[in-house]
Amino acid sequence: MEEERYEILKDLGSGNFGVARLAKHITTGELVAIKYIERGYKINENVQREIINHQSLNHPNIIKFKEVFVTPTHLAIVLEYAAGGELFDRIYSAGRLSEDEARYFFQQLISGVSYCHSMQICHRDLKLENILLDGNPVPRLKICDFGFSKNALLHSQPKSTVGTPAYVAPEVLSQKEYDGKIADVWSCGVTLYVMLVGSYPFEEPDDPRNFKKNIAKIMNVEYSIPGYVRISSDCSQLLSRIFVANPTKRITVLEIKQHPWFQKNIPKELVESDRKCCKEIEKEKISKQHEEIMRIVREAMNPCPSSTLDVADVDEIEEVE
Ligand SMILES: Nc1ncnc2c1ncn2[C@@H]1O[C@H](COP(=O)(O)OP(=O)(O)OP(=O)(O)O)[C@@H](O)[C@H]1O
Repeated sequence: MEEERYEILKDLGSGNFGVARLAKHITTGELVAIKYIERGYKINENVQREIINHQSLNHPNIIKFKEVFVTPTHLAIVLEYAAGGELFDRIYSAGRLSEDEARYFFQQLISGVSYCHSMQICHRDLKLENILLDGNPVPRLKICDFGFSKNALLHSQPKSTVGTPAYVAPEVLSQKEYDGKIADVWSCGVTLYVMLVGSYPFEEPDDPRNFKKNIAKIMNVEYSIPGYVRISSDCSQLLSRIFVANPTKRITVLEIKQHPWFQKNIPKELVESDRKCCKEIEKEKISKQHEEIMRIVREAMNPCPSSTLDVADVDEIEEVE
């Protein structure tokens, strides 16, 4: 049994689909995060997409996909563990970042996103909650959660309104087909704004839960930088190139990478990893893994006889075995 190779250490939290747990690989001692999703109807197209798209990615700023297996009750997705938690929590507890810190994270975010796009995958749910940090004192950024991702080679052009309201681009709200890569740029802009300002750009400050008003702000690209936040003119110029309603006029990821604000203090390894990762596409290996993953996912779509057990029972099953 695959699960016997891991010792569960603690819960990391729960999401819409299940729980994530910290675990240790028994022979290597490596720490991993395992996401458990109950077998049966919860193993839907999004889960399938998440796994297929995520497994083909290999970049220092993307959480590594390790393996997937089924337990009697759950589908288990094994991922690289990011000990630093969510960037959202860091900003929530420590407040907004300085411009240099925000640039440090933004450079890594764009590096990861640019790599995804080069693999024909758009993320479609980029936000601070889907950005994790590793355990280094100077943390490295790791993009996670590919549940809404689309692969241009496998899937149709995106049309559905997915993502998180505060982060979605105007064209995603329009119910027409849109370019997922360009919509990702908008979400990166919202992420940058939140890092710098500590609040959302398109949110009514006195009425933050008013969905209608917030949507109108997005459609009209109504945002401002509060006076108490000092940012350079290069930085505000970059934001103004990202927050452009017309996706064909919006700055692209490639252009962001050439922008003077982005170029400042750019770490050498970031430029190098960009070059290396794009060379490492082994199509044959990926398609073999793809088939094996589809087999496991199909198996997990069948609820097991004991499917009435809930997630808390995962430990008990392991003990019984
Ligand atoms: N690789 C990881 N390393 C460290 N923590 C992780 C990892 N993956 C997920 N987590 C944490 O585990 C918790 C649950 O994650 P999960 O992805 O299941 O749900 P979510 O992202 O909170 O919600 P949803 O996927 O429903 O939007 C979150 O707090 C998340 O930060």
